Amino acid sequence: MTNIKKTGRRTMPEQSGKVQTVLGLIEPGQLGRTMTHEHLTMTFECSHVPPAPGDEGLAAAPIEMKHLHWLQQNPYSHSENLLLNQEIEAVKEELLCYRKAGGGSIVENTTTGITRNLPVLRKLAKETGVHIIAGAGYYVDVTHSDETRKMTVEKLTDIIVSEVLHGADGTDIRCGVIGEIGTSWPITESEKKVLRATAHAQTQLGCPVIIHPGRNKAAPGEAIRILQEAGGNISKTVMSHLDRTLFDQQELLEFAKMGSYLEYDLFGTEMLNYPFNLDVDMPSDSQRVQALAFLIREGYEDRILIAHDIHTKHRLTKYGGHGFSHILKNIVPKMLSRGITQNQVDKILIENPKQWLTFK
Ligand SMILES: CCC(=O)NCCS(=O)(=O)O
Repeated sequence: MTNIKKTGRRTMPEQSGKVQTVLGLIEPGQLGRTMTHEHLTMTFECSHVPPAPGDEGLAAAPIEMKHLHWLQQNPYSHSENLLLNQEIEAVKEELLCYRKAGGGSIVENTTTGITRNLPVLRKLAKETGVHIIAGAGYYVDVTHSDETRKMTVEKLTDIIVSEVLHGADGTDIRCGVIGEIGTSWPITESEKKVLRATAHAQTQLGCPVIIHPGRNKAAPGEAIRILQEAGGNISKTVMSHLDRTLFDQQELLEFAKMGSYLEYDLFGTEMLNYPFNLDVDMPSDSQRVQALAFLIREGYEDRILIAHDIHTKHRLTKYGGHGFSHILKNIVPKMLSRGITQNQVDKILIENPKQWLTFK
């Protein structure tokens, strides 16, 4: 049962000062190295991109080594690749490797609309010893049901609060963050309601929030403004996917001044054409590391978070992908070789996630 203490400031949930995993509350110091944006089981059919003319055969073929390069360049055009929920055993093996590589925790960002599966997350946490923090709330508009679209901000707030305090999807498994909350570009009316509900729920709970911005450089700032106007705590909010959204250094610094955490979470993704916005030149991992070094030089080392955002099969090692340990095994040495100190690496992987994930 949820034990709520009243204080002069606000209603304090029992989560206050703790981190909430799918197995219950833990002390923030137990988290260790944390990837703040991953998916362990989900479906991504909502983002299917029709294959280019002539590629229909490849798009329907079983995943094989000889097709891997095509798949890496066209991950959203292969229907089976979008079903990460079929890979529970492979993900379990990956999590065991992640622990061996020094990983402690993973924030699982799957929300309503992309097949969240909390019992599977609980089973994975029990069997691997990795702390898993689940996400409350809703993904982007195209996945909102008619029922969700009709809900008031108050009703949406009640649902999100209940997913954190009591459990989600008819289970007693409680979410430890709100998000990833999905937004498109332009942000739709239904998404604006969910953002306002997110801010109201955060005000009640003092919990961490994480946002998926639309694929436009104005999207992160717009989402933060909506949260701010609804009373959200921006210093406890993460803006995801900056590596495919904000490229100009001055625009990045303007956004950073708004005060959210700045997340580079597509490590391991190297593609020539970003299928959701062909104007975008997707950065390489080396360019991502350069962006981190730039933000550190500009004084933002307390605000940076990183992850891989694995959400398709082809990024698992089972299919020749980089897996959940790529940052720990390959990116950390690269960061160190580019002048980022061990202390700064530890901030990004341990201290910043800890500060963000601890309920106020
Ligand atoms: C559900 C996973 C997700 O939304 N990932 C982000 C993909 S992208 O918008 O950066 O292409």
